[in-house]
This record gives sequence, structure tokens and C-alpha cells, in this order.
Amino acid sequence: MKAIEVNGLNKKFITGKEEAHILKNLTFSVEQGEFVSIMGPSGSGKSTLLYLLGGLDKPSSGTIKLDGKDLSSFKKKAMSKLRRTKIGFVFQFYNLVQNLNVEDNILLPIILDGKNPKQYEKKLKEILEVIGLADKRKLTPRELSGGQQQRVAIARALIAEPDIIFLDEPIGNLDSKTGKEIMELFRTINVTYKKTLIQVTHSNNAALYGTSIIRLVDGEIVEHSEIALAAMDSSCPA
Ligand SMILES: Nc1ncnc2c1ncn2[C@@H]1O[C@H](COP(=O)(O)OP(=O)(O)OP(=O)(O)O)[C@@H](O)[C@H]1O
Repeated sequence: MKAIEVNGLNKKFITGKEEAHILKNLTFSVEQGEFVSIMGPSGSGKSTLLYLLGGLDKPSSGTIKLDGKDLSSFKKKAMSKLRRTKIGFVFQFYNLVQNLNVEDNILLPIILDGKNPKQYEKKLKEILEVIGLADKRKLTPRELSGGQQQRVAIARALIAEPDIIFLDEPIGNLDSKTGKEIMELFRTINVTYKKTLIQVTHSNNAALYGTSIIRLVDGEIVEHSEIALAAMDSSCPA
């Protein structure tokens, strides 16, 4: 079963009189349970692609299907619900709510979805164990290190049990040791919890935690390969 199917995807941005064709006729698919790393030079369109896949922006043309459902068929409200329940996001700068403690930050998607957070107590406990913050659930983000804050953001992305999690430079703000720990956590989430992960990364090391690579240059896919083959390619940028 395909988690993502992209067909003839184009994205253009218009600023003033200028039109920039950022993503050019992309066609590819991602199987459920894959861990894809989107790589490529700065400005090649990686984040733009990630945001389109996650329904945060709309294509200029072409289709994106998540679990067989065309994103363009979702009205605004249904799209928000999809983003709260089927999709998780983890960004470079964590995006936590500063005046909420760890557990309330994690439960936020549940509360926003109008559900009773009490029903998620068991799940919350389990996730706090997985991310290694069981003893820090009452602390606020300011009382946590960068790596710990990113773990909270990961837990928040997991709480609603989404099928797909999008990661935008998830270790870009962390030192290499903490980054490695976070990448190992993503691998666990991919392998043990069988989630489909799509990450944008500049780091070759981070990319190697995945199962495949999509490489963009000037908005076009120049490579889509399984990780073992991609890792041997000497043109891989660091
Ligand atoms: N909302 C927007 N309006 C106009 N241009 C945009 C917008 N968003 C992105 N762009 C342009 O699209 C191009 C690709 O941006 P994008 O952020 O997708 O690149 P990237 O590959 O993720 O880069 P980086 O590795 O530096 O983060 C850039 O030239 C950027 O200026």
C-alpha cells in the first residue's frame, strides 16, 4: 500500500511580476513504512515539497494522494483534521508552547481535536517512556535542553497515532551527539511503530538513518533510490 503518491506536481510562487517555478513536474511514490530523506542544495525546493505533502500549502498543478486520498478533495476543515490526526510534523525549532508543560504540549493535538485528554493517559505514559522524559512531564520547555524539547515535539507528533510524520531539518539545531540520539529515536519510530517518515535534511549522516533518498536539484528529482545505493554515491553532499 502506498503512503504517498505524487503525480505531475508543480509549484510556482508569484512575487510581484516575477514567477518562480520551484517544483517541476514531480512524480513519485512512497510505500507505507518507508523512511525517506529529501536532500539537495539550498533552494532546491525541499521544504516546499514537504509542506505540500503535509497539506500546509497547495500545488499549482498535479496531485498528491495520502493513503489513496487526493489532498485537493479535502475542504479546509477536513484538511485541518487530517493534519491533526493522520499526519505529524516535527520542525527544526520545536515550536512548543512555552507556557504549557511537557505533557500539555504533547496532548495539544488531542485537545485541539476536541477529545478528552484523560483517555490518552496510557498512551501519554508509553510515549514519555519512549522519548525518555517520563520524569520531566511537569516541566516547561524553558526547563529543557534543545534535545529534550525536540523529544517533546516528537511525542506531540506521535500522540494522535498518525500514519505519516514529516520532519523538517529535525536535528538542524542540535549538536551531533544529541542529533544522533534523536535520529535513533526516529529509527525506532520507523521500525518499531511502523510509521512512514519523510525528512528534509542537509546531513548525509541523518539521511543514512532512512530507507531511501529523494534528491532534488532546481526543483527536479535527480535521484530516487534505496539508501544502500545512495550511500555509496560519492556525489552525496555532506
Ligand atoms: N512562500 C514563498 N514565496 C515565494 N518564494 C518562495 C516561498 N517559499 C519558498 N520560496 C522559494 O522557493 C525556493 C525553494 O525554497 P525551499 O525552502 O523549498 O528550499 P530548500 O531546498 O528547502 O532550501 P534550504 O535547504 O535552504 O532550506 C527558494 O528560492 C525560495 O525563495
